Order: sequence, then C-alpha cells, then structure tokens
Amino acid sequence: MNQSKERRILNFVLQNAVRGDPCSVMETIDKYCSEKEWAMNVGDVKGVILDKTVEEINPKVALELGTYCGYSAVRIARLLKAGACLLTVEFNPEFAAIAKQMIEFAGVQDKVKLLEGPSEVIIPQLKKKYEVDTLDFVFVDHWKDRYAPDTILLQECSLLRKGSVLLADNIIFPGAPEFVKYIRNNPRFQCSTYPSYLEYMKVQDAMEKAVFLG
Ligand SMILES: O=C(NC/C=C/[C@H]1OC[C@H](O)[C@@H]1O)c1cc([N+](=O)[O-])cc(O)c1O
Ligand SMILES: [Mg+2]
Repeated sequence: MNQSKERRILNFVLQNAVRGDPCSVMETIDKYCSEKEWAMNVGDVKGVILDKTVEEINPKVALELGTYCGYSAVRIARLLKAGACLLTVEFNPEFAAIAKQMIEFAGVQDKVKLLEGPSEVIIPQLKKKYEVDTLDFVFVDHWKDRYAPDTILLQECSLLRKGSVLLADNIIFPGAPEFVKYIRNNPRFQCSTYPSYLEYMKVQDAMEKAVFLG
C-alpha cells in the first residue's frame, strides 16, 4: 500500500532532524513542505505570529484544534514553561499516529496530550475527563466550518475565562467566513487580524486573534 504524504513527512523528519530538538523538527518539516510536497502545517511565516502570541500569553493550559502532523503542537510546546501543557485534538487516526511520533521525536511529549476524536466530542470532556478548569490559549486550525460552532461550544462548556485568547488560522485562505462573521460581531470578543501568507505559498492568508472578555 503506498505511503501517505504525512508518512513521508514524518520519515523525512526521522531521517533528517535532530532527535529532541523541536526547532530542528520544525525546520525539517518546513524544508520538506516548501521543497518537496506542500502540506497544511501553519508553517514558518504564520508560525512567527503563533510564537509571538504564545510568548505574550505564556499559557499554563493551551488547546489546539487540528493536530495534523504535529507541527504546531511542537511549535507551541517548545515555548511552554515548566508545568504548562498543550492539549491537541485530532480526529483522523492516521494523522494522530503520525503526530504522536512527531511530538515524541521532538522531545516535547511531556508537555503535550494528544486527544484523538472529533472536537465536538472532546471539548465537552475537557473539564471532567481531562481535568481542565479554563483555557488560557486556543489555537484553532481544524476544519474551517467547525471554527464557529466549536468557539460557541467552548463558551457553553465554560472553558473560557476573561482574557482567554483564541488564535485562528486560515481566515483568508481557505477562509472561515462564518467564524469571522460570528467573532467580529460578538461583543464578548475583542478581535484583531494579522495579515500573512499561506504556508509555503505566495498566497495571502491571515490569522485572527480573539480575546474573550468574559
Ligand atoms: O483544511 C485545513 N485544515 C483543516 C485541518 C483539519 C485537521 O483537523 C481535522 C483533520 O483530521 C485535520 O487534521 C487547511 C487547509 C489549507 N489549505 O490551504 O487548503 C491550509 C491550512 O492551513 C489548513 O489548516
Ligand atoms: Mg491552517
């Protein structure tokens, strides 16, 4: 059975990156995906916006929706301080298996908990099953039509507190129009847009930061 693109990306990392070095893993994925096969990692350009947001918040409890190969999980986890953790949600079992190996190779497995399943199932379990009180930071990068319903679900499950920050990828490409409409007209969120470029491409994209006002 021929290999998946995601498996080829992981193998390229296992053969070329430095084990235990998150930056080496990120650089190696970016090299493969810019030179050999495009893939939907947040990438090195939008990744800087992600870095700056995580460093500004310094979250103790972070959530990622849409793990994919684990690129942004490694990117976020490398910046987390001692005792902080990232919960990352992936419903595709193939991707989850790849991401697990990527996270372990990068050496950030102690800071990352990979939760396999649909976000609409996992989010309501975060408090009781995963002992989350509230979330300091949420990176939203999964199916674009789930951004708005899952933002509503996070509120319904009382997982956001005054000052919780959401950062959403792909506001322009592929776009998340329902989410943009919902979040920018919602008085409970303070929004700002960060224009950027689609990973590995000269295509405009943007990230949206939304601070929950409580
Ligand atoms: O669909 C995108 N993301 C959806 C990801 C979905 C992930 O969460 C569930 C699914 O198993 C996958 O792992 C996407 C698509 C493009 N794109 O250029 O097509 C660019 C991006 O940055 C993206 O996040
Ligand atoms: Mg994305």
